[in-house]
This record gives sequence, structure tokens and C-alpha cells, in this order.
Amino acid sequence: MDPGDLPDELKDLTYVEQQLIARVHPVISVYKIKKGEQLSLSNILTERVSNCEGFKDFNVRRSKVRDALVWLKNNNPHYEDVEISDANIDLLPLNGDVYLQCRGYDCNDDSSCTPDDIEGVHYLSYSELDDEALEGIYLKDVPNLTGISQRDKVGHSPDNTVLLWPSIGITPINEFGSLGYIAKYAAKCEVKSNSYDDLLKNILSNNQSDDENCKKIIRKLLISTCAERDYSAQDVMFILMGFPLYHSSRQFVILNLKDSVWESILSCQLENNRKVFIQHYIDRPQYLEQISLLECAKCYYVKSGKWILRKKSAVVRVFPRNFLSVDSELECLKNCCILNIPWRSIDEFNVPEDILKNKLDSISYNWNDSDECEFLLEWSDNECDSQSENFDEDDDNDWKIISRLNSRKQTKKISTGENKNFNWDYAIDKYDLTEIHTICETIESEKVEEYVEIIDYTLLSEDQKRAFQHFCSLVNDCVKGGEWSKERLIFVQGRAGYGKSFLLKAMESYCFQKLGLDSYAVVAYSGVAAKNVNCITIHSFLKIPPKPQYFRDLNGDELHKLLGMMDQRCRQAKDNDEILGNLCVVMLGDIHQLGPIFDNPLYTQQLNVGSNSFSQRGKLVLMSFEICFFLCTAMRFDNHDYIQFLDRVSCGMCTKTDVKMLRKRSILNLKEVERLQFKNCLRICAKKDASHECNTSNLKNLGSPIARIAAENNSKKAFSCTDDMANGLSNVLYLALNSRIMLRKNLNVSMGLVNGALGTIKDITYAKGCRPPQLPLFVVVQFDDHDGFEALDGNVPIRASQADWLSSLHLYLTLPGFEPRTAGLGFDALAHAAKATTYEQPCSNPMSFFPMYWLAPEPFP
Ligand SMILES: Nc1ncnc2c1ncn2[C@@H]1O[C@H](COP(=O)(O)OP(=O)(O)OP(=O)(O)O)[C@@H](O)[C@H]1O
Repeated sequence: MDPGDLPDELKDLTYVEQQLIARVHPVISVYKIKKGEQLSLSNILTERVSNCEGFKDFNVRRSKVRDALVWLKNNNPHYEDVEISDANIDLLPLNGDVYLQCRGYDCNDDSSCTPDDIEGVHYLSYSELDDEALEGIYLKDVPNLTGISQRDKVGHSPDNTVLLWPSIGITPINEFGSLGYIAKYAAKCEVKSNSYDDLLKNILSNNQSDDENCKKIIRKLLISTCAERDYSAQDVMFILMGFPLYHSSRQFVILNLKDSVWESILSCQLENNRKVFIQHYIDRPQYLEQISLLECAKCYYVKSGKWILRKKSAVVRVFPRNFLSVDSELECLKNCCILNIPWRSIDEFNVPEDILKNKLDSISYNWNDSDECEFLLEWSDNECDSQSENFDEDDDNDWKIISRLNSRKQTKKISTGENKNFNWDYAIDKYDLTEIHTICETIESEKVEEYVEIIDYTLLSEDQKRAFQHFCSLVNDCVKGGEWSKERLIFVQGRAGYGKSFLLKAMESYCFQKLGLDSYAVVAYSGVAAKNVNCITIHSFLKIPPKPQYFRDLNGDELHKLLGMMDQRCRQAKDNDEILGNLCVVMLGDIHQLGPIFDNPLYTQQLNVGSNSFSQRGKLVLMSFEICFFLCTAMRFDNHDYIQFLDRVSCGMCTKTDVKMLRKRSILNLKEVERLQFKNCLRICAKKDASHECNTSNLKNLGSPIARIAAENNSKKAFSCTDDMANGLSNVLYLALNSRIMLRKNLNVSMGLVNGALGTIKDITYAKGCRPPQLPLFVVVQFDDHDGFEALDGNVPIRASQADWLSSLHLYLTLPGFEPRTAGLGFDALAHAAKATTYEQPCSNPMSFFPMYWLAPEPFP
């Protein structure tokens, strides 16, 4: 709307003056709940400075307000009946700040204007939140407010205080800006989803905010993202949708590195001799001499002059967001240094560019043991996207520079000691590069040997026979070419060693004899299983997108997804719309061996109607398996007590005696000789930190030089991607001679070079003149279960490879060549220097509370 020229009386009114003369305006009250940690303005490092614009300008001029009101009364029909009270106007300052008066405003007096009165805003009560939303709340470990609306809660709280309005930077969020803010926020946390982006755009452009589906999605996303992230976003949720406010367990700290702000901060003297954080940092105590500004802001705060270590590190926001978008590279470097290098005077950084670069290099590659810091550069998504689009593949150098300047956030650093002088091209002369090339080609061009073992069916146990006979009649249906005469979707359940693989071989043998080699397929979930029964993996057979490559067994959720995808593929392949394309499918496994997850039971009836996700589809497929055969006879062991014991343990039905037995076999109670047998085993830790610690100490104990190999990313997005998003590619890899490693990818299933294969590094081979953090040409590994190649003394060469992955928006490229996974150390195709890995992925949070005991499984009395 264009109101035309404004009269002088209404021109240049401040925001608060406009509020004072408005006849109708929404009152938005934002409350904080006194519980846990609170938002504390003292933690915002960039203090409110007097020249702030927008809502923080509380200046009011008495005459301006009076003149505007008089003009409106004379000219605006809606103000005709207004009585101007001189006494009230005289309460206003002649020209002054009413901020304190606003803070003293008692929200309980505002009973006449409840949010429900505000037109156009639909408030949802707490009870209207659906289960999903509530689940999100409980998962986030926030106070349980069920049964009592937030508004009630606030009403009973004796110490409500009005906070500053939510804002984006210094621009207030009002009823017009809030949707945009939500969109920005939500899109940020859900970068992968195109449809979500579209949905938000629709809400904004077509004003479809009443659409229930939209609301649901927004609700869910906001609940999960805001609880731990941003008070402002929480405020908006509360105002717009009536969601409860949560306390965040983390504080937010803003570091503004703009030159102009620096100057004003350092020169301004706040009342009561208070200092802004940056001044505290400069005057910090001696014992914090070596801490960087970024770390300091994350870990400490100052209260009454005392330095206090935070219980949880704060979320630090750095402005300007995109360092590389600042005017000069010098400025960008300077900002990086200010953040990450300990300093006392800002003048330390007024030096030439190459000195700054050296300073940065020294902290990137010469890390002290105690220092575990990270570069924190926040990229705004837009900036990032435009960078990626402009990316020119030929122009390597640009992105390599970016690559060196950053490291992915979660990366913890390990000291590489005095390796600077180590001659990393020591091994190149030992190898014939053509030979290595040929071997690598052989490994990578995998061919599964097509042989079928013919089984003597009379050997089958009674249990196995029942399943086998059912299967045989289905094969005979195929031979006749008619309809299926029996249930075609078969589940065979059996514990470890109960004869599943043997039964599978028998089924394959029968199929082969009756129908020939091309009429069936044997596939396995993992590379290890595929190797055991001489087949290929489901993923490569059905061309299903690879799952993140890391040590992980199948779990219930994975099973659902996998079945969903298999269903789709089978229907496509057979051009048949029945479940699994009307194929006969036999699934052999052990539900008790599925990894634990925080999810519904495997056979849940809870399906989200209308949902088309693979997981939902997989649940339906699983329920379509109508017949299940149980293998109840242990074929591998004959110790009856031990079998019973394993049965009880796998069902969680341990007796007291079992527990005693388990305690005896705790790894801590074993004799030294026994314990040594587990020296090289893979350890699973509950937390990333523990696994990192374990890997670090293992690496250091080797006493060999450690190579820190950095991935080269072509876009800023690639830096910020988690390992999962990057198909398991990690940004930094630590390798050392003789370090234990694990293969993270199925290189060649039939050779046994599969995901999970363990080995020891024998050589890290660099071209002449090259060294870490560059990629080596190849790494030579001695695998535990592979004879290796004669030409390499029984070792296997693993060379660097290029990996790319496609998100819904962009193609990102990483060149670590080696894709490791959590647990930190390792390679991609290359192995993994990890002897430890985490189990948190399948277990999710709740499991991490349980202690994990390491048990040596044998001997059993
Ligand atoms: N009917 C049988 N006759 C003789 N030996 C058998 C028979 N069934 C299984 N076995 C043997 O018992 C051992 C365990 O069987 P198998 O490997 O098939 O078990 P599994 O259920 O696949 O175990 P896991 O779940 O650990 O892979 C193998 O050595 C196998 O050869």
C-alpha cells in the first residue's frame, strides 16, 4: 500500500512513537521460564551500542507524539473520538529513552489482550500438538509440560520478565517478518529437501499458512531445530503457533569481527566500568594465555570479574558469516587469525599477508597435544550455493585454497609430532608403479566366481527340511510356469550357527539344478556376508544407492528401508505391481542380531497413511511375509549349556548365574595372556570422544610418523557436510606405519576385501617431493584375512580414489580418495586406521546412557 506523502507531523516517527499513537497494534509478549539455564544478555558479546537502529531505539520525543496525535484527531476519522490526555503525554520524556519503562511493564496486567484476540493468527494449544511433535520434544530432553499449556505455566510463574523482541540481527521480527524468518531457519536446517524448500516458498508466496500439512512439517522441524539453537526462533514459534518455549541447554554468543565494530567496542567505556567480552579476552588471566578467542567464547564467561568455565560449550556465531566474501583476502585471513590464534593486542594482526598465512599454517598443521580446536567459519547457504554454482572444474587452485583454509567442523586434531622432517617419499622406489596399477585394476574390476556347490539334501536337519520342502514346491511351480501354489514370501529365522547359510546353499543348489544359473539371485546385506556365501551385495545387485560406509550392522530401521527399496526395484524389474514384483523371496536372518535402535518394534502396525517413504513401504512388505520357518537346532556348537546361555542372553533373559558368568569374563578380569589376544580387536565405544581417544592413543603408541591427510573439497558446502552426508567421506585422515586399519568399502567381495576387513599399514607411498597433508599415491596394507599379492609380499595396495556425491541440489566433490568413517582414522576404499568405532549411530541417544561391558566370550565351563 502506498499511503502517499506523509504530513510533517507523521514523518520520521520512531518505532516506539508509532506504537504510542497507533490505535490498533498487536502486543507480543515473550516469556522466559525460570528453569535450567536462562538467556542472559550478558552473554551477548557485542553489546547494545547507542547507534543501534530498529526496535532497540526506544527514543521518544514528547512534542512529536503530541503533534502526531493532534494531527490524526483532526484529519483521520478513526481518531475523531480520541481524547488526548495531556497528563499522560507529559509522562513521556521531552526527548529520551523509554527502554527502562518498557522493561518495567507488567505482562500480567495485559489481560485484556490475549494472543487469541489477535486476528489472523491461529494459536495451537499444547494439547493440539500431535504425537510426532511431542516425541520430538521428549527426545530433546526438555521439561515435560504435558497436560498444562505453556500459557498457564507462564501465568503461574512468579517471576515473568519481558525479554527483548526476537530479532534477525538488529531487525525486529514482527508479524510480517516471522514467516520469512521461519522459512530461512527451517530451510537452513533441511538443506537436503527440495520439496520442503518449495513448500516454504508456497507458504510465503501463496499465503497458504493454513495448510495443515505445511504446519505439521514446520512444527516438527522447528521443534527439533530450535530447542537447542536459537531463542529468537523459539520466540517466533511461540508467537505464531503457541508452541511452548524451551530452555536451551546452550548459551549463544555472537562474535562480530567487522572492523568498525571492533573499534567502537574497544574504545567505548560502558557504564559501571563493565567490559565487553572482547576486552575481557584481552585482559584474560595468564593461565588462559594459549586460548584463542573462539575457544574462549565457547568455553568461558566472565561473571563479577571471575572467569567461569561453561558446563556446556556455547554456540558461537561469527559475523561476518562468510569470511571469503569480505572485501579482501587479507581481511579474511586476519579474521581467521583473530578467531583462532591466541592474541593480546589486535595490532599483532596488522602485518603482511604472508606472515598471517604462516601464522595460520602453524596452527593448522603443528597442533599441540592439548589443543583440540576447530576453525569455525559459518557459511550462509546462499553464499555457499552461489559459490558452488560458479565452481569451474578446471580452476583447481581456487578450491584448493579454500580447502586448506578450512577443516570440517567435527574434526578433532591429533598431534603429528615431529613429522615435519620425515622423508615421506621414502617408499616410492620400492614399488613398480605399473605393477601396482595392474593389481589395483584387478581388485577394482570385481567378478564373482560363478560356481554352485551341490548339496546333499539328506544332510538337512528336520528344521531345515521343512523350509527346504516349502521352497522346493515353489521352484517346481516355476518349472511348471503356473501360479504360486504356496506362500512365496518366506522368512527363515535362526540364531548364529543354527544352519541358515547351509540351508541357503541347499536352496541355491536346488534352484540351480531345476532352473539354471540365470533364474535366481543370491544377495547379502553386507560385504562380509556376501563373501561367506559367495554372492554379491543387495546394494550392488539392485543398484540401490549405497548406504553410508561405516561399521554398522543391519538394524530394524535399515531393514525397513532396504525392503522398501527392494520392493521398488523388483516391481520395476518385473514390470509387476504386486509386492516384490510377484517374485518368490526367501529372507534368512536372525532378528535378534539386528542392531538396537530407538524406533518402533520391527513389526509395528503404525504406518503413516499416505506416506510414501521407503521405510513405510518396507514395513508393509515385511508384514506381507506370511510364513516363517524357525531353525531351532544349533549346528555350530554342541555345548548345550553354552547354547542355552546364548539364547537367554540374546533375549535379554539372563539369570543371576548368567550375569555372574558374564562378570567373570569381563575383559578387566582376564589374565594378561588372554587379554593380549584381544589386542588387535575392533573396539566399539559409546561416544565419539571415547573412540577418538582410543584411536589417538593407539596411533601415538606406535611411535611411527603420523600422516595427517586432508580431503580436498571443491565447495564450502563440502566442508560443512557431515560424514554421513558425504557418503562416509571424512575430511581428515590420520595414518601411520603399522597402524591397524579397517576397509570401509567393498573393494572386491570375492577376494574378501570388504567393508570391515581389518589389516595393518605397511607403507604409505608418496610421489617424490610430496608429503602430508597431500594424498599419497597408494597405501600398502597387510590384511588379516587376505593372502595378498605375491609381488607385494602378501600385501594389498589401496590407491586414492575420487569420490563424489549428489545431494538434492548440488554435486559435491571430495578427493580424499580414502573414505573413512567416524572413529576417525581411516581411509575410504582405503582402510581405516581405526581400531575403535562408535556405536551411537544405531543406538541413538538413549543407548549411550547404558554402560558397555567388554566381554570375552570364551571359555564357557
Ligand atoms: N544340516 C547340516 N549338516 C551338517 N552341518 C551343518 C548343517 N547345517 C549347518 N551345518 C554346519 O554348521 C555350521 C553353522 O552353520 P551355518 O554357517 O549355516 O549357520 P548360520 O546360521 O548361517 O550362522 P551365522 O548366523 O553365524 O552365519 C557350519 O559349519 C555348517 O556347515
